Amino acid sequence: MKKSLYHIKLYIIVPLIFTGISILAFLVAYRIAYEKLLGGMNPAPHLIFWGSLFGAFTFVCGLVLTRVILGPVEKFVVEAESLGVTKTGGVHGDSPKAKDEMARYTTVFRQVSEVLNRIEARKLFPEIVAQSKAMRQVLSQIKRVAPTDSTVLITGESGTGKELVADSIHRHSQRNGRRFVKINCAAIPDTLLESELFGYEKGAFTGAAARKPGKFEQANGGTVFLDEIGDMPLETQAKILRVLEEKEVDRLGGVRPIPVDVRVVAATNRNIQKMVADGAFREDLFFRLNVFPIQLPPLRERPEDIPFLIEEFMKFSSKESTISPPAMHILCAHQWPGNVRELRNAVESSLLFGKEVVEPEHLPPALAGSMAVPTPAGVLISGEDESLDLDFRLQELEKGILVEALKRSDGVQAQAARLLGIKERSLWHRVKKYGIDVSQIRRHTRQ
Ligand SMILES: Nc1ncnc2c1ncn2[C@@H]1O[C@H](COP(=O)(O)OP(=O)(O)OP(=O)(O)O)[C@@H](O)[C@H]1O
Repeated sequence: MKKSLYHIKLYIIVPLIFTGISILAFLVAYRIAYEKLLGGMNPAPHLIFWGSLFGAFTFVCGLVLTRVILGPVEKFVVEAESLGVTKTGGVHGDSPKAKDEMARYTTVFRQVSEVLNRIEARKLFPEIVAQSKAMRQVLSQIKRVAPTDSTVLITGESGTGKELVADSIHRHSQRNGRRFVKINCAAIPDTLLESELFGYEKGAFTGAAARKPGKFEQANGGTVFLDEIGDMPLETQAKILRVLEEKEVDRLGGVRPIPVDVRVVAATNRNIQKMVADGAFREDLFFRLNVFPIQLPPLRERPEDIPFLIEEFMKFSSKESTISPPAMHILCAHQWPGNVRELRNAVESSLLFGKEVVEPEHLPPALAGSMAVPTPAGVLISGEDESLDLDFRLQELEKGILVEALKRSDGVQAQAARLLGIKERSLWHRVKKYGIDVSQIRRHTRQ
């Protein structure tokens, strides 16, 4: 409340001061002109004098006000730049500052809010590595949907983190204190799936020696995570729809429906829209589940997450190990068809084989092919640089990715920016920062 008042004041008070000064100048000028005319004198010299005086006064007022307002802003921007939080090119040299002050402020504010965003995301979601823009968008989707009771449909390739996201939705919801019950629809035979989901009464079928509550009942008050929902048989889909609509389940062999209060989060790595079009998935259930869709990008589309994921997975090791730059380069270059799960396994197995430093030969054989691939990071990370710190390596990696994107787009910056999922201006800043010679890249790619 206090904050919004301050906000209003600043926007009203500054124009009001200038309006007041202008009115004052007008009144004085009118008065002089009137008196001089009555006295038969020429009012022009007086008007010029007072006009100039008030003009100068208004100018000084404007200057003081601008200084008062922009002083702290400038101080903040300079401090942010000197801390290295932002990347505008700094306060010296050929930074874009001299050309475009407002653009510099805008860049700094955007970057600072991005950093704060990352810090907040890390605090809110410590288990999810989300350095890339695409993953940060996923985090804000989780933040938005978690407190509601909406059903969520998470899609994405295998190993992209769908279960992690489902779990996070539950943990950030009001159902947090209750159970998160997971069922993998692909892992259970069709004949058993319904009894697992909805439970059964004693004697419902041969072998049903005692009553058993299903997953929905077990999760009452909490969340049911229907993993691999694309693999669910059509008949079971109809029953899931009924649970969602009626909020009750029918145990196998039961006579009365049992009320349940569950939130459903579903996930699939299949193209569910195509399945709906092919009649392999019920359209009505798809719409009921797809209230809030979350699409997880494959790891190959967010390589900037890779070093951070590696760092995260290395924390689980009991050994104090590091990854050598050439090994890091291979890891960053790999296409990761198995996504984050594959990366996690690769890091874990490399740590088993490597000693203090994980070298390329300690990596799983599946990654060997990546060694021959010219990679963004490979252009710039060489084996001699083993003592370099992570920040430096990450900068090198960023530079490498930029070069690669520019190569793939024949040096056309707009196209490279689109490939990288950043604004053209942002690419321009980075190209400047790293001193990348775009014209040379263009010449090379056209040869
Ligand atoms: N952004 C991430 N940050 C940290 N760990 C992650 C991230 N994404 C995935 N993981 C890890 O990768 C592994 C696979 O994730 P998860 O099981 O959630 O994937 P999935 O998409 O559900 O896979 P599947 O489709 O095969 O069920 C897990 O160990 C998980 O903790």
